[in-house]
Amino acid sequence: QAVDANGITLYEKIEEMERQILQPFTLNSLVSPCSNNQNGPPEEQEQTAAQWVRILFHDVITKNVEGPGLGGLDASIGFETDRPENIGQFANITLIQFALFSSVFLSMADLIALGVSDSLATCDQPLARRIPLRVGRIDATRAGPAGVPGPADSLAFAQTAFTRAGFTNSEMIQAVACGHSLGGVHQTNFPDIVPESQKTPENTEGRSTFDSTPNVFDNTGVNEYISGVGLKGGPLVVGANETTRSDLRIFKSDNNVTINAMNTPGSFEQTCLNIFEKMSNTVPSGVTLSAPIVPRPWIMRESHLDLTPLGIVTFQGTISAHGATEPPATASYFYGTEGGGNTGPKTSQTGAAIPIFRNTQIGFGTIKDYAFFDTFNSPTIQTINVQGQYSAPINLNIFLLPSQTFTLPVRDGPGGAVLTNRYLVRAAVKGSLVTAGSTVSATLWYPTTQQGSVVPKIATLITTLTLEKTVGPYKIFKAVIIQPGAVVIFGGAHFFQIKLGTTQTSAKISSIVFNTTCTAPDPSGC
Ligand code: HEM
Repeated sequence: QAVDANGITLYEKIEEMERQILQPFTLNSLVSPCSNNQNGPPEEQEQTAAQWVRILFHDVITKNVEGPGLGGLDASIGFETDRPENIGQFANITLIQFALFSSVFLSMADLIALGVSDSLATCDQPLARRIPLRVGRIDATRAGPAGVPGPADSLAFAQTAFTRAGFTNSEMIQAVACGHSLGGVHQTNFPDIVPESQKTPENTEGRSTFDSTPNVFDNTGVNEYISGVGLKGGPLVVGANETTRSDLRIFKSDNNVTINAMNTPGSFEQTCLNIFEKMSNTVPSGVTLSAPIVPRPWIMRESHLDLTPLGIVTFQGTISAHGATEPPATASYFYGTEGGGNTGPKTSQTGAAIPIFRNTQIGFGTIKDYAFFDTFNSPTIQTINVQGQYSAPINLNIFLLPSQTFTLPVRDGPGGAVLTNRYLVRAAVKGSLVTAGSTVSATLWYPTTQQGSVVPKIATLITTLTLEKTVGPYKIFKAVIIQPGAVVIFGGAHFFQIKLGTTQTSAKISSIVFNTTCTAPDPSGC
């Protein structure tokens, strides 16, 4: 299967995205409920969900400006936040919020697409419909060209930008009407559009909303515009300054035909899901996107092999299920062995449902997580198979040892700030595979800072491990690994993979499951 520059397949990205979507305490918790301001007090009237939708437009709309196929949803917005066309706190704040969830599997551009999908789900209650989400977007490493249309730009300017980016006039109208169902214009950003008098102690940035229901993704704004009721389309339609009535110019550019067709809850919702899906999939040429992700009813949330001090192999983790009807009390699974056999049926621990108030917000019914823990007696286990529906490989030839691998940050004095990440990594390799000339190495994927953007870039460090000891049928290798450069505070997960030459590769394991309790003064003593 094709891999990206970091060696990651689309399948791995899909699986990681499924884990993200089905984890209501990660990204989607920041936009739940739709009105939430994750970054400040409610009276600021900043709306995280609206910011996440707006960033999609600002990143995508400059596609093809620099040349055919260049630009689109590629997170280049991170390098472009100081441009007047990107005014407002939305861009950097959003990217920092997403960075925590980024990793070698999830690019920032994929997270922007996920953010729109999550925002629409929590703003579209009780249906919580989602944009079909694809993964595989590649982040830009430099700024793209300017060209985001602003409220004072002419209709022709906006039309040129949308046409060049691949959108018809009708799609431009849809995109604007859909985006402007949420949030509003802030006086602090656009003092020419919103009067100072809009600021009150309950609205300190003087937000003037586009419609009467800024916290609901619905056709209220379209209806208010068409019927001339309520906010009548908001500040970009009826604002005092004619020059900045860009929504009005856009909506009536086809004599209101497109906007009229969006004036039922159903037509609005479907039109908007379609247009946001198209925007999310507007990517630079050369990017291969996955098929739309439909989270499988059963997946593995996390799993890892390990070795006890006596050399017994263990395998543990969390299975996750979801469904409109409640998933069963326990999960059934078995381990497949070489030649097509298996080691017999297994039952997980009792599953725990993720609290319902979050579940319903994101539209996956009941989500349940089931812990499991097994010791392996068969050396020929090759797969885990869950509920006859999900299967994942297990490689007993080579694996990282989380219980004997330590996260040992280098600090600025005792208890001080973390200067850099340091690990003592141990891995087990089946002794029969190791020869005198064997090289065992660890690949670490870690976030680094990039000049000019808050978006972390994933870097790779490869370290050779040395033989430490033999435990049962395994040879144990170890190395102290120090991440080069400064720690990225809003950086996301670190992943490790162990390799024996080019013949055997372990599963990729997040440092989250490593041991943190070593008190030895020197890492090699852990
Ligand atoms: C010519 C096209 C467009 C113009 C001139 C325009 C202009 C604006 C302006 C001036 C604001 C106020 C920002 C602030 O004060 O914080 C805004 C907000 C917003 N725009 Fe647009 N916009 C356009 C198209 C779009 C599109 C296509 C989308 C769809 C993704 C979109 C989504 C949003 C959202 C969600 C907000 C609310 C942000 C918030 O409340 O923080 N806009 N837009």
